[in-house]
Amino acid sequence: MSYGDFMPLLETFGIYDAASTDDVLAFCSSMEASPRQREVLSTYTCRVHALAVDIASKVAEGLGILDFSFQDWHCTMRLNVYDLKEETIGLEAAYLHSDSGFLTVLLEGEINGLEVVDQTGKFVAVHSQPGTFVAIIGDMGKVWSNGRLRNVQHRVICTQAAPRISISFSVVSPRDGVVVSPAPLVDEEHPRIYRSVPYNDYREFRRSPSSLDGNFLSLYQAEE
Ligand SMILES: O=C(O)CCC(=O)C(=O)O
Ligand SMILES: [Fe+2]
Repeated sequence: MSYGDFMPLLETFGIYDAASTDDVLAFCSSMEASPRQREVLSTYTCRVHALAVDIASKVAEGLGILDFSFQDWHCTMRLNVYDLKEETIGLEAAYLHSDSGFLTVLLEGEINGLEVVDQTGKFVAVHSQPGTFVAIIGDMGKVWSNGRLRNVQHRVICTQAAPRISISFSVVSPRDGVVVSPAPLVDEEHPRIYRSVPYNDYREFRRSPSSLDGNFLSLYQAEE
């Protein structure tokens, strides 16, 4: 099941292993991409991968974890295509959710609509700026940081009758799929919140409309 199955205004498809050139090229072949399209897509994926990995390690650095590399982490890339019409204005085009991975780097097109939930629980509209990306921490970011980073809930509202496209690139989990907070982030003042999370199992739990908000993390609460 994909988001599109229960979000009727959204069609989403993408590359399962976006850090792998082979997977990117296989995706291009399945889409019957022209040589120029292949070049654009593989260059884009490669550069956004480098950017996302760089942002992730800077985030880690901000938490005092130096020289941590996300280079080999599993990454996914999704193209979101929204079919927005006059009669859908004001509706949720993407339901409120948190992203399941560590960090998402989101390229917004010209059509606004993204809203994030701030610390006080209020929705804040994100106005897309040409030449910029939006970075959003996901559920695995919260697990990895032992709760220091917030998995930011967000949604997309239909604001105008125009096709809307966004591209999300996510740094998801280590290659072995197991996300665990590094030892320096756990101490007496900050007891471990979550035991290690096998990402693929976690992802399975989230495959229903009522489970997208990151609250399923409570299943992985560490023992007292
Ligand atoms: O289309 C957007 O602006 C948001 C997409 C999104 O939340 C996602 O891909 O997880
Ligand atoms: Fe998202």
